Amino acid sequence: MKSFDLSLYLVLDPDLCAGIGMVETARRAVAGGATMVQLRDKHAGTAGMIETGRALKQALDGTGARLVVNDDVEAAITIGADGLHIGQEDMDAATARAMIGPDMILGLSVETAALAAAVDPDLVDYTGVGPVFATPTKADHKQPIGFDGLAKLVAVSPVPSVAIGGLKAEHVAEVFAAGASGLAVVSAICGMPDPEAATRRIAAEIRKARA
Ligand SMILES: Cc1ncc(COP(=O)(O)OP(=O)(O)O)c(N)n1
Ligand SMILES: Cc1nc(C(=O)O)sc1CCOP(=O)(O)O
Ligand SMILES: [Mg+2]
Repeated sequence: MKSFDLSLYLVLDPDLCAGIGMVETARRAVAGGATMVQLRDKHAGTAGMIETGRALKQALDGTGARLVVNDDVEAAITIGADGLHIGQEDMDAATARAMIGPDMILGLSVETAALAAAVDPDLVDYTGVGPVFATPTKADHKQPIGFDGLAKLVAVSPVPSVAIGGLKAEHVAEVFAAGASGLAVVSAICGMPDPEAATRRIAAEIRKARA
């Protein structure tokens, strides 16, 4: 049985984390309550992803937080990551699942209700749903869906969903009200002067939303 908690999902960005770096940002975010950490670096190449991924794995070891690798299946397998996240423009879910095996967590981005409804729960463990809002963090993001769109996609997704795109602590209540199992954030943590405190603020809102 796979066990993972989507509630506070940090997606790393090497530029936004440049001050203290991705590994230290992840360490502080997990201390503040992040439950999942995704290594996302669009320019590192597989060797760079493996190097950073190994350091992240060591930093997260024993914390309970799950390490997910974005896009790069070879890096995910080599590192022994807990999961892989792919989008509609990456490899298809069946190919990814065949490569990573049955035990690794597989996340898939969905931007429309049709894509969400088409997810095969035998292959995919969670959906990344968004963007809720436009965000400068992902230049090529799709049309924002807002909280109404989020609720529609979550409702038809056969697996738990994590909301993404422009989300901050003040959006937590609406994310959970829409039925999502959590929120994935980049700049709300990576770009902050104190990533641990920023994560704690989001975690506190999550506790309130769940109460
Ligand atoms: C949790 C989560 N949700 C969505 C995405 C976006 O994935 P994708 O559409 O493949 O875009 P890139 O991140 O690869 O630019 C994600 N990474 N994580
Ligand atoms: C990595 C990513 N994927 C998105 C999607 O819509 O699929 S939006 C996004 C970036 C989210 O960054 P921030 O929290 O700084 O807005
Ligand atoms: Mg991708």
